[in-house]
Amino acid sequence: MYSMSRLLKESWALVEEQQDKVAGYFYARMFLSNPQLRDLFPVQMDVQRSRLLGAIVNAVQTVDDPEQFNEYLRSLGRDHRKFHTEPEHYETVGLALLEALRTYGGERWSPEYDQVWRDAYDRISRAMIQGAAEDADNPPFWYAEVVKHERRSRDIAVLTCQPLQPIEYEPGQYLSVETRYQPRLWRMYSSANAQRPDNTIDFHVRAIGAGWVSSALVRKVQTGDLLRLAAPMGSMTLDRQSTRDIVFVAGGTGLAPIKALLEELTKFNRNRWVHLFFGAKDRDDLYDLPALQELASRYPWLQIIPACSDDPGFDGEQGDVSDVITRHGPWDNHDFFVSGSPTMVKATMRTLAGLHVPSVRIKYDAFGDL
Ligand SMILES: NC(=O)C1=CN([C@@H]2O[C@H](COP(=O)(O)OP(=O)(O)OC[C@H]3O[C@@H](n4cnc5c(N)ncnc54)[C@H](O)[C@@H]3O)[C@@H](O)[C@H]2O)C=CC1
Repeated sequence: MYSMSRLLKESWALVEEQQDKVAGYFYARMFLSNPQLRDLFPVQMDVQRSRLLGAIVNAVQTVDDPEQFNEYLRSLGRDHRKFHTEPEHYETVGLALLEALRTYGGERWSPEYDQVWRDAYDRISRAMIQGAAEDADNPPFWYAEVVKHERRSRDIAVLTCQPLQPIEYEPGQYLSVETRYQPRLWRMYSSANAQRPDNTIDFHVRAIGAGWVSSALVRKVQTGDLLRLAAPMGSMTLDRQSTRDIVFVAGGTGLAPIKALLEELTKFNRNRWVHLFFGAKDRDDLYDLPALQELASRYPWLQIIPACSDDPGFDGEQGDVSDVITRHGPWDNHDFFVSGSPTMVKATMRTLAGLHVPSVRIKYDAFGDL
């Protein structure tokens, strides 16, 4: 029997270890056959390369689950509107992708693999084109003016932006952000607030090593600068029907979407107890603690538990936030929201599995590169 998922995985395994080369070849082919496409991409392509592969791997992994596959690709198509992607570009991309896979698949690459990738790409491109078309009432991106820029620690800033037209999103979702310092290089950041009457959006950003967009947002961007924002996405949103108490687990700037969810709760919550574990390396990195404590003083249902993993002098919980949650509880009837680095999210999921928390009660976002 023809199994698309089996053949895709089998053929992907042939090239997986040479992902970088596949991506390099793919872009070279694409730009050669259609040089105008080069202008749609950032000057520096290294970040972009791993993004393409991330998207392919994600699509291939979800092919068994048509609903998730379709949903993911529709949002990817919607998101690609910011790159000025047009339906006719998809054919050029498909041909370049197939040629790259064939080249690196080597002798074991078969006509059957060729066919399955053609079929899969056909489905991928149709879903993406559909997603883009469904979003036609929204602009492909929004301009937003930075109205406030606060340095909160050595390398963390909180920015407030005012979109020139309102952007609708749900608390817990993220948006892509581009600065004029790295044109066409987009990065995802969660909005750190529930929708406000003046439509302003806060972002929590840490400048890290080679994170160009993050560094620019923390160190170069000033009030008055214009950013471009696009495509709110993500499913780490509140279930208003649930009556269970809530545990938020945030690592570093992963606090941003949790803060938005918390603000949303302040609008209607009366009887759900909420614990927020906020982990950071040291006191300096607990960059939003005063604002959280202020919220806790106003809402008796809210308890904040800060924790430092690398600050022995801190007069509070010590250790990784994923471990600190085990010292509290019991957590047998709670909704969980987890946000932080991929390793923090994994560690927390392991802890929660150990505490027998059913996975359906845990929300997190694979806050990845699309
Ligand atoms: N800025 C934003 O809007 C959002 C950011 N994120 C992600 O959140 C992360 C935040 O990173 P940083 O601020 O640099 O945090 P960090 O690396 O300083 O970590 C903060 C805390 O998270 C916990 N942690 C980190 N790694 C862990 C591990 N391997 N095992 C167990 N616990 C661990 C520890 O308690 C640590 O003190 C980034 O990966 C970012 O992509 C996620 C959602 C939104």
